[in-house]
Amino acid sequence: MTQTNNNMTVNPDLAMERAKCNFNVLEVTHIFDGGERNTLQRKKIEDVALNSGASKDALGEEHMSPKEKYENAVRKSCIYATMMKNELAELSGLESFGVSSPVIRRTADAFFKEVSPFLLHLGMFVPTIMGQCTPEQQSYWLPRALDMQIIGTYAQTELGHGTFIRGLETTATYDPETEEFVLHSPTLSSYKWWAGGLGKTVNYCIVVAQLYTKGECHGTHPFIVQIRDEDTHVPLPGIKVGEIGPKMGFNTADNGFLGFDHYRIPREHMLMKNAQVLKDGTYVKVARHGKLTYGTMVFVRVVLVNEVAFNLAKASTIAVRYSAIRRQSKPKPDEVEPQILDYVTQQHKLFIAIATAHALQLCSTWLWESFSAVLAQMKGGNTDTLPEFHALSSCLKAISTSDSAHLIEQCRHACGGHGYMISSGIPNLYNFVSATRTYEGDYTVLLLQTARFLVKAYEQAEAKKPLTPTVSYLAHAFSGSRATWDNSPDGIIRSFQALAAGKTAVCVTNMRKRMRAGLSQVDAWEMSTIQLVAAAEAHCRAVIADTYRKEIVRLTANSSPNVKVVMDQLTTLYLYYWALERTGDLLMFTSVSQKDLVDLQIAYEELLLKIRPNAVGLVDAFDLRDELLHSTLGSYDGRVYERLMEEALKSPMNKEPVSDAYSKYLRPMMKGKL
Ligand SMILES: CCCCC/C=C\C/C=C\C/C=C\C/C=C\C/C=C/C(=O)SCCNC(=O)CCNC(=O)[C@H](O)C(C)(C)COP(=O)(O)OP(=O)(O)OC[C@H]1O[C@@H](n2cnc3c(N)ncnc32)[C@H](O)[C@@H]1OP(=O)(O)O
Ligand SMILES: Cc1cc2nc3c(=O)[nH]c(=O)nc-3n(C[C@H](O)[C@H](O)[C@H](O)COP(=O)(O)OP(=O)(O)OC[C@H]3O[C@@H](n4cnc5c(N)ncnc54)[C@H](O)[C@@H]3O)c2cc1C
Repeated sequence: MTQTNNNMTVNPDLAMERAKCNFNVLEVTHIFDGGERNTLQRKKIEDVALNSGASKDALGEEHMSPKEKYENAVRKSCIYATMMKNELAELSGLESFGVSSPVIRRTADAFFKEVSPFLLHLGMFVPTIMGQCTPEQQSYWLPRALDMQIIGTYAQTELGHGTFIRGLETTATYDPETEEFVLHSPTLSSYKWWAGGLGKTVNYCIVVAQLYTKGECHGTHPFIVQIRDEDTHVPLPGIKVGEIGPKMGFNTADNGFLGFDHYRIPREHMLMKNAQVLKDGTYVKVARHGKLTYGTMVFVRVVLVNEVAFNLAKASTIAVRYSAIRRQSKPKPDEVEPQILDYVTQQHKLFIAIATAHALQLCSTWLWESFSAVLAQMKGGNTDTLPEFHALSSCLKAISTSDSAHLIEQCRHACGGHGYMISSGIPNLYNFVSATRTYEGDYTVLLLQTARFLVKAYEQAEAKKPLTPTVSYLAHAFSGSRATWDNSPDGIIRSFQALAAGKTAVCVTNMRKRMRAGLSQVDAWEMSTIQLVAAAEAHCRAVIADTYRKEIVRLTANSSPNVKVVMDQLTTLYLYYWALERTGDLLMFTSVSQKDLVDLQIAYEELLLKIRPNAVGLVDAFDLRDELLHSTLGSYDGRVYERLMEEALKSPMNKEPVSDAYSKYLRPMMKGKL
């Protein structure tokens, strides 16, 4: 058991599940924490941050008005930020994602059922200062930002444009007379829209605007802009700022709008690491790659893979624990009602969620390491690996967020009616994760970026030129025969690669055909985009499957035999699941037969039964404290019905025996006096 409380009464079904788990849960926790040392350190951080009870609300957040919710989130953000500066600062020296260490992130989730209004400060404002400022600018802004003397956000998207960054309309025009930039919002559609924390919380923001100097437009560039008085917090003259209103989720993030009326900022407030404007207005390009100003987005895309893996781990913990205590129906009249976890369809819904959380967690660590390597090369002036990394981070961001949102919703389905309760914790997880599919680059748009790279790589393979590592499999696309099906894990991964290669080949062939028929290159590309998205998706699935398998083999090399077995079962389940989801594609691009697929389905079903006894152990190994789950259905002790009733009784609707609505409306209507 990874979480113990001597006085805890545990639901007998959950206790039974834990007793029959045949592997060492703690060993698996260590694998996903990156080693025992990290687990111990994480637990220390969680103890410091959570044991005081500061994360708890007197009244459930869901019963508060929007204004109360926001103020409560600011209150807790300030407590949390102070903890980060003091108690947590020394403890968080883990192998980390910079300021957004996943350990700090997961602890913060105990404080916020939705999100902190400081999310963008730590998630994008600080990273932009770190990534886009010159050393001098950094030494001025970073200490103030890290110390929370100023709070910022990242305002790029406008009412009229989010995806197409080159189409942004906000202008920053250099005035050499005063050595200032004049920020202006020329149209309604040029108003900044969406930035988290902008509505009421921040006093600074990164603004992405079209840079004009000496009458010439040099495209979008980032600026650091003060928008509120540092003392009174009143918006400064020339600034129009506010909150954008209720959303599906993110309701404690005070997403905002922002317009400028010829608002002046000093020249030094342009972030000048990648490009500069000299005092006389001369524009100087510093960076060797034109897209380095998109760096913060790339950083957040990498971080998001980890974010969604964590949230999927939460949803699967809730749904598996609930499925262990929930009994329903009587397929065998002489026996007691089974735990719903015994239904094979339920296992089919849930075990893929556990395996996907593992796969994405391991891919996120691998992606982070690749990102660090790319950054190190770029420091030395080499940007050669950036295109491949952009293609990789784009598709992993798209597929991880989309799969996680889908599987979190599947976890909700698996919890029946109770999963629909806010108190189950699942709706908030879904609302948060479904937004990740859109922000920081929409799903389709990012997959099309990967497709651009795939098509170019395919053409290189065709010309027998060398290929970069993640697309090296394309070299086999020209053998002329279909890939040989083989149901071993490596064989299935090779088949996934054959699918990606085959789909890319179909796209290239169709585009060429269309161009021969007279379409322009742009139109031929556009007509092929459904298939290009599918090719990029297939490529990404091959990458995830390959990385997951390789990482598990590596990480369990010295594990105990039963841990090796259960980890192998889950990776195999992941491969079988996706092979069975893509039978049509496999029939098109590999030698798989109908019999092979029927056999694979049976092997998949048998695998579900093998994993079943260890299901609760597997989610316990995520080691998510109750404070992080915020769930009546998923708590460690399994006291589901008691918690549901306790929460219901907290509803303000239950405060009065008779609602005012009775005397105001119901009674008059029922007595015919309305
Ligand atoms: C209290 C404690 C809290 C702790 C918190 C800590 C951490 C939290 C962690 C995470 C959460 C953080 C924040 C979460 C909340 C919400 C934030 C949301 C923020 C946002 O959404 S910000 C706005 C994001 N916007 C986008 O992503 C826009 C998407 N669009 C684009 O990226 C691009 O415009 C485009 C679609 C890729 C196209 O760009 P464009 O300039 O038009 O280029 P093209 O002409 O299409 O391509 C030219 C060429 O360039 C290549 N390219 C494009 N982008 C890149 C890149 N980024 N890097 C490298 N190369 C790039 C492209 O592939 C083309 O190459 P070719 O060779 O094919 O020509
Ligand atoms: C919760 C949340 C928080 C956010 N926070 C921030 C923030 O802090 N700062 C910030 O700057 N922004 C933020 N955003 C904005 C976010 O980055 C954008 O909404 C996102 O990038 C998508 O852009 P869009 O809204 O313009 O969608 P659109 O591009 O208008 O997309 C609409 C549809 O058009 C399709 N489409 C668009 N272009 C193409 C194309 N070229 N080819 C094929 N299909 C296409 C898309 O696939 C989609 O189906 C946030 C958004 C949300 C939802």
